[in-house]
Amino acid sequence: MSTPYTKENLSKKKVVSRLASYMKPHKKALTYAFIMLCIATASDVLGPILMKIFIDNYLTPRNFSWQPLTVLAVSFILVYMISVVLNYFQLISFQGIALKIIQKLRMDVFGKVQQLGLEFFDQTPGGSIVSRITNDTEGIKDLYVSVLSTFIQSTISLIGIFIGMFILDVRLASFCLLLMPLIFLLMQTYRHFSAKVFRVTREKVSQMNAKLSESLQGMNMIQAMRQQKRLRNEFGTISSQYLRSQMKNIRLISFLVRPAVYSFYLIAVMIMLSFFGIQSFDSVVKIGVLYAFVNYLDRFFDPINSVMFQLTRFQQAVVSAERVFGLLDDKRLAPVKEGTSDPKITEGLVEFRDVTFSYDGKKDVLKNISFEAKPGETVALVGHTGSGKSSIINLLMRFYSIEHGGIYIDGEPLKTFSDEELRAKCGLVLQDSFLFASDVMENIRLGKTSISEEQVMEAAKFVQADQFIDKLPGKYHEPIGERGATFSSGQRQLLSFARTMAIDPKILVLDEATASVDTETEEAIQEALRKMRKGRTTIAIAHRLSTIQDADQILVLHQGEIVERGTHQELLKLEGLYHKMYQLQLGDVQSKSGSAVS
Ligand SMILES: Nc1ncnc2c1ncn2[C@@H]1O[C@H](COP(=O)(O)OP(=O)(O)OP(=O)(O)O)[C@@H](O)[C@H]1O
Repeated sequence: MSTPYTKENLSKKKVVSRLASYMKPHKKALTYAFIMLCIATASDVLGPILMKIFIDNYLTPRNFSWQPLTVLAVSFILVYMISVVLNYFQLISFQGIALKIIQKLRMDVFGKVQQLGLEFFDQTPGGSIVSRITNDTEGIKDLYVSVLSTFIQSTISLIGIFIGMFILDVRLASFCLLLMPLIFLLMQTYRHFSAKVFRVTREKVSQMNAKLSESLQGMNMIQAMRQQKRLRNEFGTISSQYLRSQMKNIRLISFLVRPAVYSFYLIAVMIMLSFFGIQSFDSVVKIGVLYAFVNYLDRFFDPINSVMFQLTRFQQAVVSAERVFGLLDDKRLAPVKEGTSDPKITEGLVEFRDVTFSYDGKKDVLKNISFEAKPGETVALVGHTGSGKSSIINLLMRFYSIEHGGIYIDGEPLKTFSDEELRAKCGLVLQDSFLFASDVMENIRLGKTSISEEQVMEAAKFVQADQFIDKLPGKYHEPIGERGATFSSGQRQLLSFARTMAIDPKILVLDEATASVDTETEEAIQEALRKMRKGRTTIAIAHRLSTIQDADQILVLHQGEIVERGTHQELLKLEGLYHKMYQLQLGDVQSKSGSAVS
């Protein structure tokens, strides 16, 4: 069994380097943005030095010359304008790159989800997948949009500020430099604690989405069973846990980030003032230097504050990225073609040879299943609920891979067929016919351009779906809402029959509907099924034994094993499980018709 992803599978380093690898295609644009950012920041840092020159060199009492002042004013405005314009362009560049990266990431995740096998979907709630594609990628977006540019900008600013400080006064600048290790320590501490909090926060968002999606999907049952209160409570619990973890983060920021950074600021100011105080004993304190230093100190803590705040987002983004990459690395893929041969399905001979299968690697749900369906034959699968009927179909459709035994079509192993060949020649009709939000035509054709409108209509006619389609206001272009909710279950069945017939498969795989429809629709469905089965190998799950009496072979399953096999008459004679089930259903039907009469 493949291991499902866990956050521990990916180290933080790997996550960060993978996030960085997404930037590779944008190297050129990033370089431009980076250069703009550097120049903008340098211009920004130049301001106080210009001011210092003005104060110390030209602001002398009773002496005012216009010329240097004008030069300085123009330089000041010029530098400021360069900084504003370049900051504007670098911001747009970074944001544009970030949005492109996220779009790619989102498409990667969506593409990956489509490659994953049913094993994955059996074990992962839909809402949590939605959460990864939406919330988590959105979380990563912040990383590229603001974190990255802030980190770069802040680093460049800090370097610039230090250069400025060193130009002004080496000793004082060295004092400030000593503060850096302490600030880094503070950042590390914050990162350590916040990572834990963020993981919980993301997990809670995911759980909320999962609960929401479950509630939306099962709304009819929830209302019918009056489960609103229970679900509200469950949602409330997760929501409160989410709130608590958010509060924890706020406390962490309020406690660790603001006061700590402010304390460092005060220490730095005190060092600086003491320094100038001591200096005043020996020499004159230059006001311009003092001004520039105060200005730099203010600016020095700006990038540190922003980095600390961006660290929050960085943590969030890394946690989100762990979850997204975890999904991208998930090994529970849908089985795909193996080998280089490219067999085709021409006859429709289906064989199961000694197949044993387990979903979880522990409990065998199918044991030593062997049977053969000759071309054009109908093999019916019957048995109590949980006996393994659907599992046989799941394997034949290659939704899961098998490790013991083999499945063959026309003598070739199932795993050697390409997906295109398999899906084109094996038509699957499930109990719950899934309709896409589109129109009737597209739901039958499913985007296959090789199927003409005439072929769609023929298919509909073949299964007699045309009778109700013709009565629709838009006919074949009548819109269908999500999941086909506006159609009756019988109509949905007929549409899915038409969809299967449109591809004209060699093999039919049916899970017969149990939903009760009116007698007229029931007859239409049975008639359609009879016609569809003609000339096609059919493997059908039969819930009502009356519908498969003409099957060439009936396999009776019990706890994953075939316990009886034969035709309807042979099995009745055997007086075993099938006979018992038949008698039971017959009794059911008779008592129902009896009570209807009385
Ligand atoms: N996706 C799954 N993951 C794990 N176990 C499963 C899964 N699907 C079915 N099972 C288990 O496999 C066994 C066989 O189930 P299966 O759906 O094949 O029975 P069935 O005969 O089709 O039942 P029904 O008539 O109720 O549809 C059951 O014990 C079931 O719990």
